[in-house]
Amino acid sequence: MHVEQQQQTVNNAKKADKKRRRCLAIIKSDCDVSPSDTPTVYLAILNVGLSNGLTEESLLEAAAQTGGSVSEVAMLTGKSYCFLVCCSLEDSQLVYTGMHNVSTIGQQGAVAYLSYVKALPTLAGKSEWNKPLPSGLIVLPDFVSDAEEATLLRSIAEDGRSYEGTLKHRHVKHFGYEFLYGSNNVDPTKPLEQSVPTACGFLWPRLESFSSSWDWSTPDQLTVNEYEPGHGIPPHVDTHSAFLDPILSLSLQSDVVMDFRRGEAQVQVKLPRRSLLIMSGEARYDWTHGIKPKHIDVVPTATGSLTTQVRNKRTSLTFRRLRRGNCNCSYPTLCDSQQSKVPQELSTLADQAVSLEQQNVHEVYDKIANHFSETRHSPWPLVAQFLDSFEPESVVLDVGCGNGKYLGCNAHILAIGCDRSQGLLAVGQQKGQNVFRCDCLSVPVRSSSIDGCISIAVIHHLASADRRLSALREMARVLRPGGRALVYVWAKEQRRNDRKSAYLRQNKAVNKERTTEQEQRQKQQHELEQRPQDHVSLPVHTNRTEFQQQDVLVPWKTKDEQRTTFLRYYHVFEENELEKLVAQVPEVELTKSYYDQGNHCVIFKKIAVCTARP
Ligand SMILES: O=C(O)CCC(=O)C(=O)O
Ligand SMILES: [Fe+2]
Repeated sequence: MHVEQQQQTVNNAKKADKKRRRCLAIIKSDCDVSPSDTPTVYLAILNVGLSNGLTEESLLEAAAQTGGSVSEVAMLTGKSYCFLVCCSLEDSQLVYTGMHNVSTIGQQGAVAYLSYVKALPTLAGKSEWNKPLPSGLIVLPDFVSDAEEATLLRSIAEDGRSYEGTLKHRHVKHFGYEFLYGSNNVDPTKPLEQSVPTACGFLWPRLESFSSSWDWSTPDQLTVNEYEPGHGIPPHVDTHSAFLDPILSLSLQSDVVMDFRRGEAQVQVKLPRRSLLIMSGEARYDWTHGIKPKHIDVVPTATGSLTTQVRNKRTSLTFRRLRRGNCNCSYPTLCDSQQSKVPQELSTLADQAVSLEQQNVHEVYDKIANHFSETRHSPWPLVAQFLDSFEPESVVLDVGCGNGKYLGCNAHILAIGCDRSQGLLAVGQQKGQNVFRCDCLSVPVRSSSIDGCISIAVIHHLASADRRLSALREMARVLRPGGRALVYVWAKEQRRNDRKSAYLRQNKAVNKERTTEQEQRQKQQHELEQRPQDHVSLPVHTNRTEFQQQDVLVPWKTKDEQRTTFLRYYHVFEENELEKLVAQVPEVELTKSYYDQGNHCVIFKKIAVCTARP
């Protein structure tokens, strides 16, 4: 080499060193990460990051060219640096030498400077772990013991009659029915010779004791997945039309991190060895799940920092129940049964439900707020009694609080209310109540944080069974273990006996009006048919008569001179319907159900569960 060239190389290295020192000072002050003089598996990639257009993909590609394997990337929003975790020290050294002061990546092809660092920044990727779990997702740690794990593994290995196959990234075995990866479905007419091994039988009573009120039948299909370290499963949703809700997966032999995704949202969930994963509702239908093919997972420690965890061979037992028919969930995006409907604007059941609620619930309540509020002042005694049953200083949320008539019932508790209707909330706000506006399907309250919930005459305004269920799940989510909820919904059957329906009681008084009312009804029906946006035609209920149908439009007549009639959508509940809905929420247990003044009512309690989140 010429002297000049040598000089240039030395100068170049000096310049790179200077730049690197500057960058290291930044990461030290930004996130307290210190460089390491000796190689570690943690590499700081300096001078390139999300702020100058670096993508995870291009970074991984550059690292792959060095021959070193990377197990994790930590990109930080708005930063011109990022971090890599390599699979081993050798990998880390390969990446270091191959990329330092060599790789030009990022938007302007910036040069990357590398440095070994002692650890990942506490904040890097931590936000990934602070997100709430997808609704309907539960991880039960230590679901089986070491001995039971060994028994299960043995019985599965011994069963020679199961259907076996090797996929690109893992080995699989099926019991009960074969899962056909070509069509992503099962053939319900072709049961396998070997059904779900009887050795799994002890799991079901255990699951029932976890939630006795759960509507549950024994799984008839089992897929065993065997993952060597570095293996994974691509993000997918288990075919809706193939299997019912929920889906269970028992993790054996190794911890692993599972990624859940919905649109842009991504949540990482640690599945510890011997834990049971339950995917129900949204988590089963509307989020994909997958495992990245890696050797090492980055997981949070008990103190909230991040650490790496080497994977061992993992065997998972996924238990499912065949559906035998179409799926009619309200999550059409990933629903194979509803695929044809998706592109047609507003034609899905879920969209119909949303627009029906918008038009015949939200818009109506906003318009009738003041008049409606005048008619709602005396609390129902059994609701007040429930509120009185809380210890002083309990936090109780009234979901769909309307004008807030229940918020002042028990002066010793902290009663908070939320509602969709700004018009109704304004009434409570004027009284100085703690109220906020939100949808009952997405309550901005931390999971497992409150002592009690009431929801009086709210979820019967939700226009699909899935949405009514989701509202219950949302209440279950915010309740702390041991927390209790009371839910009232309008009953289809307006009983005339002892606790007579307040609604029918006024019957006599209005009998006279009946004919005019019927005329009115015909007029409304006509108007309804005229409205172009209406994609559903529902019967208009005649006030103070028995309900003829469960999904109805109930008129509300204003008191002003115009006597305008608004139509509110209701789903009136059949006997036991509310209880059945509660039974589909695994985190809760039904403690009481009763009939009160024309309403079906349930009290349920959240049972103590732990999630895998440390
Ligand atoms: O390994 C697991 O826990 C999940 C397996 C899975 O998602 C599947 O087989 O559909
Ligand atoms: Fe799956």
